[in-house]
Amino acid sequence: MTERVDVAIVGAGTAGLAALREVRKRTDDFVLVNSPPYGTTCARVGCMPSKALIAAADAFHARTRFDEFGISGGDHLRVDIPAVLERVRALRDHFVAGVLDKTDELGARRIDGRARLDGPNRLIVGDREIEARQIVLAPGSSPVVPKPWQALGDRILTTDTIFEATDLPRRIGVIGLGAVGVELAQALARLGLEVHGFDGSDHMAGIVDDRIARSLRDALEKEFTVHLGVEVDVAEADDGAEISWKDGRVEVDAVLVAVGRKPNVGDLGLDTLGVPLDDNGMPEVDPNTMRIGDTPVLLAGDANGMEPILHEGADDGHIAGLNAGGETVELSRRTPMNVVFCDPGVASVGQGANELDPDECLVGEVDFSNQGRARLMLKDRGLLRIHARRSDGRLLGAEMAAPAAEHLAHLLALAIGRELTVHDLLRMPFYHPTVEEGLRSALREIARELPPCSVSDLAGCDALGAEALD
Ligand SMILES: Cc1cc2nc3c(=O)[nH]c(=O)nc-3n(C[C@H](O)[C@H](O)[C@H](O)COP(=O)(O)OP(=O)(O)OC[C@H]3O[C@@H](n4cnc5c(N)ncnc54)[C@H](O)[C@@H]3O)c2cc1C
Ligand SMILES: NC(=O)c1ccc[n+]([C@@H]2O[C@H](COP(=O)([O-])OP(=O)(O)OC[C@H]3O[C@@H](n4cnc5c(N)ncnc54)[C@H](O)[C@@H]3O)[C@@H](O)[C@H]2O)c1
Repeated sequence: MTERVDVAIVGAGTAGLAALREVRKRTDDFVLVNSPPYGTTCARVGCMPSKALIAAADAFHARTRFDEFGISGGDHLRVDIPAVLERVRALRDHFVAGVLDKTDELGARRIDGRARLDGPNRLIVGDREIEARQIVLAPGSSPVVPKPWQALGDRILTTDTIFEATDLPRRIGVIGLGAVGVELAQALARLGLEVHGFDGSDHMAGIVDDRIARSLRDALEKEFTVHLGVEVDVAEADDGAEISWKDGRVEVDAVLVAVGRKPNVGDLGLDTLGVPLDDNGMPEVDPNTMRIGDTPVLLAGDANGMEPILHEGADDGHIAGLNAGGETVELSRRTPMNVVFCDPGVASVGQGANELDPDECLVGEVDFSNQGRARLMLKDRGLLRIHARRSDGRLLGAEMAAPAAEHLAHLLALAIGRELTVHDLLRMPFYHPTVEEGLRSALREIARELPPCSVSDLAGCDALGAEALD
């Protein structure tokens, strides 16, 4: 027998739950279908456990520069990796518990199982058939592990498994140095593991700018071996796994595969919608409504492959929920922003250098190796570059590997979103001594290329030229 509902939501992750919140404001006639586990990728195996591990690793790593501060005894400190991992899981459980209550109280409107489309208004879940006026699909994404490597069984780790480990091996290979790879390779190295990192590309952490990529590489190479632009093979070895590439080989105890995630759409039945699908089986999704073509189906979160990060997934779900709930709403999207939680932090905001016309842009930069506050804190590494429109100084985008990158990125996102100019930002107070003064140096570099502002405008106040004061 076919069950009929107004709205069906597939996936109880961040995007699905954001859609649920909007749908519930508009109708009680809905179901939420989720294939367990519950608890969201972010809380279970993503943002939260990874940042918990990074926090422990950074705390332990601080000892390596104690001597420079005049503190001795750091060499005697030891890390208890099982205890670190236990804390990671305790925090994870806490954050997971915080989302479970959103689905626990749904009663019969919550269906545990794997859903697949059978035409624009129909879902099949096990032996149940559900007809819905609108369907929000938010099934997330999964780590990619190339097929030949899967034969190595437990030697292969992904973010789905690593936080479950009760201990960590001595030697680890990290293949893929994007967001996951860079964050975890550095954390594992800081916890004392021997880490060998590899990426097929020449840039880590998705950085676009060559010089910023170089500055990150210089920093990370001090902590673990980095092989970029290499194609690797992984094979079983006597006592672990062997990673080989054109110029060498290394034996490790385990390999963390971090070569990306793929949308969970393989068995979702998108082919039953009657819309064109690309080579990866993906339909076109309107980012302002989340709707697939003219269908009653909306695709939100990692599953649409657009911006697989948490706040974008939550926004996707919000927009999809509004549209599934009855209204037709087109929302403009927020300023693009990405942060990678390594040290120096990596962040990009607004348009990337690869999207901008260099002839129409002015660039300002600051090298943090000589920035006052960064030096005081022994965070004196990294580079920040800002792009502004040559014609009027409007801020367009920025990229950095820098201390406090996550905070600088938020400030710049506000400025870019509000369409502020370099002079607008230079009107802001800059407290001394802060990392933000580094940002001011980059802004001033651009301001020097713009028509000067009036002498009665503090935006025109120049640097004193004294290192300790700038
Ligand atoms: C290690 C790691 C670190 C990360 N760190 C950050 C970070 O610091 N900041 C950040 O912004 N982002 C981060 N992300 C990305 C972020 O976690 C994801 O973008 C976000 O969690 C995706 O949410 P979602 O709702 O799309 O998917 P999910 O939370 O994965 O939810 C999808 C749900 O759908 C279910 N499902 C799948 N298929 C079906 C089906 N056919 N039928 C029914 N149910 C189905 C799944 O079981 C799951 O419960 C990180 C990701 C990882 C892996
Ligand atoms: N801080 C954050 O916001 C954060 C942190 C972790 C993950 N995430 C999200 O999770 C998603 C997945 O992260 P990810 O790091 O797995 O993917 P990614 O796409 O960010 O990076 C994958 C990396 O693997 C490399 N690669 C691909 N195939 C390879 C191969 N065969 N050999 C060597 N290198 C190879 C790519 O060049 C790339 O650098 C990201 O899109 C990101 O949005 C976000």
